[in-house]
Amino acid sequence: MIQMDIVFGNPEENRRRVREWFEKIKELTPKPNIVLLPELWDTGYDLKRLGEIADPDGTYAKEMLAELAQQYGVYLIGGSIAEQKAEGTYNTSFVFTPDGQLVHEYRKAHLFRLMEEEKYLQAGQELPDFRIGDMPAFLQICYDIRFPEGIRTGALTGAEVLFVVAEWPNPRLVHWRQLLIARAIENQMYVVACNRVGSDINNTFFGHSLIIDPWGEVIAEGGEEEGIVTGTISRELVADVRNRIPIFSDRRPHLYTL
Ligand SMILES: NC(=O)CCC(=O)C(=O)O
Repeated sequence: MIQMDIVFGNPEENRRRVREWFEKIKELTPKPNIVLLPELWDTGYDLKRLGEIADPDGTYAKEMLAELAQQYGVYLIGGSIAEQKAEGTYNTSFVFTPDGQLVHEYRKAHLFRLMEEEKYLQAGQELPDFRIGDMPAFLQICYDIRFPEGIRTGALTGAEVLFVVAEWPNPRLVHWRQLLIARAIENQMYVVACNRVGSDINNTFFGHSLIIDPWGEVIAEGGEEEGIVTGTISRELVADVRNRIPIFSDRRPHLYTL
């Protein structure tokens, strides 16, 4: 995970920085095969200027991220960007395979009022559904993790890993950690969550990107500075935890209202 700072409202500079971070990824051993970026890494939360700076149909981001995925031979969960569509702007995440194919697009479904998203952004209408190799995966953008129903939907359709891309600010570090750990335990899935660091005119961001295993153990955690956070995930552990405590076959859906 690239736990980077983001320059407020300056997509060109942020694209340059993302390319620079990929140069650093080249130096890692073992070489990573999945890379994540944070939420709105191109514009930050400069929502008032989206009319000027949002990416038309995500064209710049898609071209650049496809090229990086291919050049570095990685699955790329491309954080999210401000995507300008005819009907408005979305907070959109693109997922690429190591040969540079765009395999999934997810638009943030839950808009976060504390950061005025509902004033400037459109809400996405679909939940994600994709695979990383043969591993079924799910993806959420920041505030989405407060809605366990969405993530449970992903788990019930088979997801074994939840990727999260975020700009989650102070003072809610406790919420960030506990929500992510809970999502991992209750769905017996890996959670791989990339948060930005630095600050903008309204907020400071604490990083603490996390990799949590399906038993709820934190296996990697970033600090509050820029950096790369790495860890290893394995489908075997998901299967093992799901066999040990078979919550999916013990569910009683007829008792639930949601
Ligand atoms: N960018 C976001 O969606 C932030 C969500 C957040 O901070 C929260 O507390 O929820």
